[in-house]
Amino acid sequence: RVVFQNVEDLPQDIQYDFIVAGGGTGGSLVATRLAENTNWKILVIEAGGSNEDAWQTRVPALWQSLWKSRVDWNYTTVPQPGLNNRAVDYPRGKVLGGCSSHNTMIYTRGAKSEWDRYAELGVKSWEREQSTNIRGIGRGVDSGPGNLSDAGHFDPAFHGTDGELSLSEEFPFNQDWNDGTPVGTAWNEFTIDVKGMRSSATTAFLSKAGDNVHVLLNTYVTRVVPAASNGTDFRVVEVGTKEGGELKQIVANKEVIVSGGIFGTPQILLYSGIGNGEELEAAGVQTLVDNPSVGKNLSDQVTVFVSFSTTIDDTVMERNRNRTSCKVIPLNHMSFIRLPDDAPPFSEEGFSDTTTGEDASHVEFSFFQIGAPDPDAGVMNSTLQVFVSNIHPVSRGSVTISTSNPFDYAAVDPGLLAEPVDMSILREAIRSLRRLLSAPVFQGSVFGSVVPPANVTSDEDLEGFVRNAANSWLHGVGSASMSPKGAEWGVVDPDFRVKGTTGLRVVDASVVPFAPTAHTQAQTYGFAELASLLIAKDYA
Ligand SMILES: Cc1cc2nc3c(=O)[nH]c(=O)nc-3n(C[C@H](O)[C@H](O)[C@H](O)COP(=O)(O)OP(=O)(O)OC[C@H]3O[C@@H](n4cnc5c(N)ncnc54)[C@H](O)[C@@H]3O)c2cc1C
Repeated sequence: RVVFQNVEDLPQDIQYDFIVAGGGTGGSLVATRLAENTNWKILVIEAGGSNEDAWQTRVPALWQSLWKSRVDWNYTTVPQPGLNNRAVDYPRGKVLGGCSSHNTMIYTRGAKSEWDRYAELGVKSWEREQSTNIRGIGRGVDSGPGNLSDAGHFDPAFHGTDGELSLSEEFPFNQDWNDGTPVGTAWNEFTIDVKGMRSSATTAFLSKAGDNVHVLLNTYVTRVVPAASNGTDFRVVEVGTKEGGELKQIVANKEVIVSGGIFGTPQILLYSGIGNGEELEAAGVQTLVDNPSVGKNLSDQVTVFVSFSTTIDDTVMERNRNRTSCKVIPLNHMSFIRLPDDAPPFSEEGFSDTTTGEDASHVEFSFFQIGAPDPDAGVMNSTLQVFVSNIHPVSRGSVTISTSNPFDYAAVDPGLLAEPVDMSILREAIRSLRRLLSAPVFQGSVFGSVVPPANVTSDEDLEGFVRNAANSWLHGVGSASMSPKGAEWGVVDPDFRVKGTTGLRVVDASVVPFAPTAHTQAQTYGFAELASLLIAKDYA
């Protein structure tokens, strides 16, 4: 690919076939795949800079240092009633590769029944056989275990062999939860390559694309514009660098693909006049396509940090002693847990199952690390630290605009714990983890709860703790949700086209209709892989 830092530098004699607005996880993959047709010229426009100018994006252990840095959009949510009105930080990657350049690199695909439910939304090409394995949607994005010992670590049946995205594990184990049945405990698979470097949408894909891909950095897409006045053929992209600065328009011969992510995509659509007519008019934006679903249906997992006293060795020190800290990130393994049918949220409180089926889970335990004793806090043992998450939330949030200035940040409301069932499940998740860690095998090594204290047991006390401590698990999806063709809700059709428009598609996590039993980068790659095939087919 050829990189430009400034819109003025773009060659004047080139007409782009496809313009991809946002060079993140979905955008980088779709641009790379489309570029395989060397007759097509593709322009990727990214608001952030190059990942190569931010070396920390390559070193997995430095992932947290990227948040609130110059490669982060650094969103803050609106006050969340479900979190006692706290507004919480919400990082999103503002750099080539998007969130895949600054996320935690865990690679989990979700459950078969979830992919089947996505398929019910009309995506005919996801037959059951394929949905068990995203590899079925194209060639597969991952390379399997690479050069690492693969005996028993991965099940090769569920991974690619020649995909570009590198994967590795921290420690050996004999289970692979990327087989479509993720319930259980497994060692994590990470998007880290065999040299111990981050494998992102840009290092794995875009950086290897041919010169028919042009990448324009540090350039902000303000909106998409109809090619003809009053039309709905949105093949023109308007760009600028700062408020009050000059705006330019670039035309795509074939299509514009919006890949701005869960906040950036609805923001671009809304400022383009595609959204809820009343809300747009109130913000001072002319409505061109009245679609009340744009920016709604934001579905986000919610997590709470808990810890237990333990005499197990401090893993942070251990990593430092072994001089492996550049590669190793703390999250060694996770559990996806399905609450039993007779768990209180269902049996006592009467809530319906929130998942898609027996192969999907309600909650996740992410075993973060074993931290050192903290005498100041009166904690004399190390602590086993766990993020406990409700990964199938029923609550829905939104992304809205209230001004006509496209450089303003949209208001982000993930609606965390808005629905009582989500609170009930997260409360039960903490009890479930406590039961797990009081099993005989942990006796003598894991002791009482430190956070929240062991005497926090009643519904009321647990709820009070959760509402004060919970956060987004940063896996939002659905703010430009896919829905069946002709449905009265949803933003894109199963072929990723924005409803009511021509020449315009969305390819990123915002089209994923609901949160999976997974972290969301693999879903994004899966959807982007499918979109690439569908788009290429349309122009074959
Ligand atoms: C801190 C963090 C940790 C995470 N950890 C994990 C994990 O361990 N495993 C996992 O599976 N998932 C993880 N996720 C989630 C996962 O990374 C995302 O779901 C996925 O990468 C989203 O891809 P996307 O293409 O939708 O958006 P992005 O990757 O965010 O891409 C959007 C791109 O568009 C650009 N953009 C936005 N607006 C504009 C505009 N107006 N003009 C030009 N460019 C624009 C952005 O700068 C960005 O590059 C994490 C997310 C975060 C934030």
